[in-house]
Parts: sequence; C-alpha cells; structure tokens
Amino acid sequence: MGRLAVIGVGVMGEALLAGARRAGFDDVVVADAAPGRAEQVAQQYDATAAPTAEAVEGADLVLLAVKPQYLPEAVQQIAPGLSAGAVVVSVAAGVTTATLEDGLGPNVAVVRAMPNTPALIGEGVTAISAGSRAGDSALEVAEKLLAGAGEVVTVPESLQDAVTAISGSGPAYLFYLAEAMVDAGVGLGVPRPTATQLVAQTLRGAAGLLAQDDAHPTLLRERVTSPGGTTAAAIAALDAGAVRADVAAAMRAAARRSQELSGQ
Ligand SMILES: NC(=O)C1=CN([C@@H]2O[C@H](COP(=O)(O)OP(=O)(O)OC[C@H]3O[C@@H](n4cnc5c(N)ncnc54)[C@H](OP(=O)(O)O)[C@@H]3O)[C@@H](O)[C@H]2O)C=CC1
Ligand SMILES: O=C(O)[C@@H]1CCC=N1
Repeated sequence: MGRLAVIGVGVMGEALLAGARRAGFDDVVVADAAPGRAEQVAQQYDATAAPTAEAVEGADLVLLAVKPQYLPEAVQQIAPGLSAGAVVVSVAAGVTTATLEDGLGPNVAVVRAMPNTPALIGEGVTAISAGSRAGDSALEVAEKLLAGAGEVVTVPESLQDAVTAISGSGPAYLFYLAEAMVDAGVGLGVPRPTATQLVAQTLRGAAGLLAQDDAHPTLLRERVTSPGGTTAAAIAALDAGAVRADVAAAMRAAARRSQELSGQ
C-alpha cells in the first residue's frame, strides 16, 4: 500500500488515520502543528511522528487535514519534499483541486475529499473528486484510504460545496437535534441519562431504517404517524415553526460558506 503521510491530526485527521489503519495502511507518518500532538497520535496508532516538511518525504499518499485557513502554509511546507507521482488527498472544506495543484506543482495527483466525523467509528461517508492530474489509479488509492472510514462516493468537483452542506456538516445538524430532543425530554420530566439513551437509540434505529434499500423518508415518517395521534401533533408543531425551511436555509448557508472558503 506504500507509505501514508497524514498532515494535521486534529479531529478529522485522526478519524481518517483510524480508518486508514483499519484499511491496512501500516507505514504511516504523522505531522501536526500543535506541540506534542503528532507524537501522541503516533503512539496511539503505531505511526511515526515527523515535522510537516519531512513527513511527506518518501510518501506515496499524503492526506492533508488542516483547516482551510492554514492550508496555504502547509502546502508550502510539503511541496518541496513530495515524491513525483504521489497522490495528495485534501479534506479541506472549500479548497479546490486547482488551488492545490497550483501550490503543489505538476508532479503530484490531487484528490479533493469531503468526509464526516462518523469516520471515527468507521461509519462515515466521504465524497471524492479528481483533480486534473488524478486518473483512475489516484482515485482508487484515495478510495482505499477513505474506505476504512466508511462509504465513499465519487462526485464532480462542482458538487463538493453541496456535499459539504449535506454530509460534511450534517452530523452537527443531527447532534443539534439530539440536544434539543434530550433537553425537551428533560423538560417533560425524564432523567437526562434516560432521555439521552432514548434519543441516541432512536437516531440509530431511524438511521438503520433509512439505510434500507427501499426506504423513503416520507413513507417512514408516515408509518410513525397514527391518525389523530401524537406524531401528527408534533409534525404540525414543526411545520408551524417552519423547520423544513430553516433546514434548507441552514444548508444553503453551509454551501455558501464552503464557496467563500475557496476564495480565501
Ligand atoms: N471536523 C469535521 O467534521 C470535518 C472537517 N473537515 C476538514 O478537515 C480539516 C481539518 O479540520 P478539523 O480536523 O476539524 O481541524 P482541527 O483543528 O481539529 O485539526 C487540524 C490540525 O492541523 C494542525 N495543523 C495546522 N497547520 C498545520 C501544518 N502546517 N502542518 C501540520 N499540522 C497543521 C492543527 O494544529 P493547531 O491546532 O496547532 O493549528 C490541528 O491540530 C479542515 O480543512 C476541515 O475543513 C472536513 C470534513 C468534516
Ligand atoms: O465546519 C467545517 O468547516 C468543517 C467542514 C465540514 C464539517 N466541518
């Protein structure tokens, strides 16, 4: 599988590193700007720690997982040490393959990816898009890396801002909903640990139903909604609060922000 370098082992870098180890990558070098962080992660995942510029030397595959604002600096640091023919996978929201190709030079293939945090438990989903110099073999190697973190789909790069709004930021919307449901449950008199357990397993079970092949969210919701019952009362309250429109507005804001990040 060759050597993998992970640049930036924060929340997402660590989640994808965990997936890479599950996928069988066993020669891994990690780098991070926070003092001591690379060493700590290297110990935990049986990897080697190195400064950013050196970490990419001899690597066949490089995963860039720093915040978009810090990416130009990281690109500058790694560009001179990259091996010809290396594949660089970036998960930075909003940063285009064209920008990365400009900074990294003509000898590497760039793949843009948008993962999400359930990658930590192998239940993520990542959308990948090929840069202009990334052929099928580069996409394949990126897919192998990311498959350890969950499902992988290939999309045209023009859809990456939308994907970011759906699945990249998506877990946060569900945690927000979970918080609101737990708090409301507590308000209705249920102890917080019990309310949390009820909400977590309800989300897990509902996601399982939704993941079935023939699932349609409308049908699934209708099956819960008995005539004149409790769910009908709840959905009427959600509609009165224009929650559906709010979700659409939130996702448009996320996609817009992803676009803005590409201009920074
Ligand atoms: N979190 C998420 O749900 C998702 C995040 N992403 C993308 O993943 C990327 C990382 O996000 P996230 O993990 O949340 O951020 P974090 O801040 O948790 O992690 C980024 C890490 O990179 C380090 N770093 C910064 N500059 C360098 C450098 N030059 N060399 C090595 N390490 C460096 C940071 O150190 P320090 O703290 O000292 O700056 C930090 O530890 C972002 O681009 C984001 O858009 C994509 C999908 C989902
Ligand atoms: O909030 C962010 O910018 C990153 C990208 C998608 C999820 N987290």
